Amino acid sequence: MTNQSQVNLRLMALSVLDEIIKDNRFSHKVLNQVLKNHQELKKQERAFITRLVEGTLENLIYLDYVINQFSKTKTSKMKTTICNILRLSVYQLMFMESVPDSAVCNEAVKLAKKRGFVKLSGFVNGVLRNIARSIDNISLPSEEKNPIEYLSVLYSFPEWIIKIWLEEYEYEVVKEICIASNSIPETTIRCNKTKISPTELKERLVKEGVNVKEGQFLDYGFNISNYDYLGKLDTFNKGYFQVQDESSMLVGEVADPKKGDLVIDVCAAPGGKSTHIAELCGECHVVSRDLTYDKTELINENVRRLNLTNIKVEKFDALELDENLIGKADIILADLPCSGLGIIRKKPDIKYNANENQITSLIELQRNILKVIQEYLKPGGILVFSTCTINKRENEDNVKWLIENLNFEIEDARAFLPEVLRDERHKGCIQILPHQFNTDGFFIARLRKL
Ligand SMILES: C[S@@+](CC[C@H](N)C(=O)[O-])C[C@H]1O[C@@H](n2cnc3c(N)ncnc32)[C@H](O)[C@@H]1O
Repeated sequence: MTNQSQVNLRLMALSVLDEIIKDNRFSHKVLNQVLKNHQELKKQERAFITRLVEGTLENLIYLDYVINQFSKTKTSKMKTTICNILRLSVYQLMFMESVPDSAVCNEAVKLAKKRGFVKLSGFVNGVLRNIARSIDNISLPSEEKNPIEYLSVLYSFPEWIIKIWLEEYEYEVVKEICIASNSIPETTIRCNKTKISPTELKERLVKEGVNVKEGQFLDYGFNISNYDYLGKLDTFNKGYFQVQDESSMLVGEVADPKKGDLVIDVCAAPGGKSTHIAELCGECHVVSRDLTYDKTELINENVRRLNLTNIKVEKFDALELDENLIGKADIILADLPCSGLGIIRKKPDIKYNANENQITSLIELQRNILKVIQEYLKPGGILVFSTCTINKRENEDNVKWLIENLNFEIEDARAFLPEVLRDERHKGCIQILPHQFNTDGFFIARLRKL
């Protein structure tokens, strides 16, 4: 990378960060859009911007804690752009060993000037050089006296999340969840077995220069790396695979669709689970729904690319009762909107945007959706309830509520899954935590309508 391009890459990273923080936008959306708009960037440059933005976001509370030890003006009182220049730079000082300290400070000064803060460039320089000099003596809250604050700062999780996890999991487990949630996720893909066998897909990917690792649960799941972007891969464009976390693929296994089944996926975008079900059983029929046109278009794109003919995509609000479907479904997938606390490694902004009140409203929404959609099941039909979160209130408590209020009984989801997942703790449900298998944190329950 030339000097000029280094400044430009940092400038891009700064603009992305400003947009995410100032405008409260989802990081992956802003980042993907910028990378899409800059096709001229090399693979290494894309990786640099991505790491800089995601790493800074992952460590925001920690970075602010460090900056506040060295700056008289606290981060909460700084102009957002100046604060973000410091955050990006301290992230490089502390986490990116390949970048020399002097380069970090010089580039930060240039960034401040480029963004019109000539007068504040000296301040930026002073704070950063101070931090660089003292990097080995940075203090943290006391783990013994203040474990919640300690975990919150060290791993950059708001204290309320640490508290709810500590109510459910042991201290060391919470630590592991935090570490896993800050790790860099690999891309996991599901082989579209209606078009190609897993072995052949692997061979073709390798020929395209992609690194491929076997998944841990299913013979058609792989982790891939060393590719530029998916749209450049022939195997992707031909519909030979779909990006999907392996934990989420387990939903299809637990649903276990059979010939002739009508499966309704009520919250389906972007269609990971709907398309998986359609692939698992070519002779079942899938109705795949989501709330808005934009969302259903995402499903349609995947259905077209994967070349599936047994899915009907519809824009439909799951809170509304569809009289035409009452008593018709063999299987309902309820992969409901949730707090997403299991997928923070993929969407780090979740930890700053979620709050406890939102969880209460989400539970209300989840139950309102469940009340409506259970009407679509035939007697004896199956409801697969799943979330990508790891808190009991949205998971086990909802299952208990379904059993007590809507006439369901639990079936053992573990019976459909590999041995390694047969955990005794969750009464037949599956709760995967992010540190256990290097997957998303995920919850799955299989219930039968009585
Ligand atoms: C967890 S995501 C679904 C992911 C999807 N099942 C997959 O595997 O790709 C939840 C989805 O619920 C949708 N949603 C939220 N409220 C809804 C509603 N009232 N009706 C239908 N869909 C809704 C959101 O738009 C979002 O796409």
